Amino acid sequence: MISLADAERAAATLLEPAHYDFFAGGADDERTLRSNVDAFDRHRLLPRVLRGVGKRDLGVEVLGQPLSMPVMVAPTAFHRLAHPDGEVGTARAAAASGTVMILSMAATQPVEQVAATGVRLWFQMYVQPDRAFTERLVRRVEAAGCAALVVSVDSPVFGRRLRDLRHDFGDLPAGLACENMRESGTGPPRAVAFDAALDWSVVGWLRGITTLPIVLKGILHPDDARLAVGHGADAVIVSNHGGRQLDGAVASIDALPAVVEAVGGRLPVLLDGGVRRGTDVVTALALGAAAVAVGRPVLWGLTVAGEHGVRQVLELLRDDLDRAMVLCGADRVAALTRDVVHVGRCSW
Ligand SMILES: Cc1cc2nc3c(=O)[nH]c(=O)nc-3n(C[C@H](O)[C@H](O)[C@H](O)COP(=O)(O)O)c2cc1C
Ligand SMILES: O=C(O)C(=O)c1ccccc1
Repeated sequence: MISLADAERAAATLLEPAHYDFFAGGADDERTLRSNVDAFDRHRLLPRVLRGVGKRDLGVEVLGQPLSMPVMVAPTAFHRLAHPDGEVGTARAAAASGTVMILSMAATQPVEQVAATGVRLWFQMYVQPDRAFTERLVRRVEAAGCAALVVSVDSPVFGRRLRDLRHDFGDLPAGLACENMRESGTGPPRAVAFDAALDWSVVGWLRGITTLPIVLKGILHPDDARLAVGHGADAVIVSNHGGRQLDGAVASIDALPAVVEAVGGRLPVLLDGGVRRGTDVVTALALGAAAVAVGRPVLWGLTVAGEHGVRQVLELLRDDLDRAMVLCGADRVAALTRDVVHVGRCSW
């Protein structure tokens, strides 16, 4: 495995087709899924030379937490479908790599077990129509030591994923469940619900029940970025859910500059979707992201070799990012400025 593409190819041979397609697929015609990667390919870098970059520091701080590199683990459902190590394996790898894991509400292991690995954990949730349940879940993830709540706001309904329909993939196989949707250790799990009635008041509601930082995941429009600031969010994640929700939504990297401008430095802007190379990370950081997150590549690493495979994926990205930075003449993340990114014709 010498690139993330290798990891995906290997995973494709190991997984049942229905499970591979669940991980790999997007909504409808998968235009946005493809765009996320293609849009990075439309960006080119204008490297600086002779910058004395003999020593590099890839570290960043996000929401007061130091990361060894600006690459986090995006929340993805059902890690035990990929490998028996499950979310605990992913967490151990993220911890060893010195980065944050965002744990999905649809995780197949309990948040307490994942937190026990010592990883720095943020918890992703879909605010449930049953607000009393949502509040109990917030208490639970606080008690487990999660450092932020990541609220996905791009899913008023579930996207229509043709690959899953063709495989008739809906439920987890026997023995696997969304462990954080249980009310007690032995009780049946609730189904993850999506709530199209959610509006901006949900941010104030959450603020009223928790002191954890609130991160809004799934912001693409600059006006929504301004609203996020106005409603007291602590960070936003520019994301189209890996092309799994609104097909036709803009690629994440194309949405980033306007969001960064709208936010105007008032809170950190993160990005996920289509990050596969160190140069993609460089592009996102240069356009103003504080860090990026990766979804599918982590699942491919987990499939191939459990915890060790995720570690390999994260270290491949770190090595790739270090090389991209040094070749761009940047010795630290702050040295990556807008002018190193070139889109379309050279205009200066
Ligand atoms: C299999 C899969 C499951 C996902 N599950 C969740 C989820 O439970 N909650 C969530 O907010 N986002 C979920 N996402 C979206 C990711 O957090 C992220 O936005 C996306 O995967 C990033 O794109 P990438 O896979 O190209 O890196 C999921 C994505 C995939 C591929
Ligand atoms: O969010 C997703 O993309 C996703 O696949 C999912 C699956 C099950 C429950 C919640 C989300």
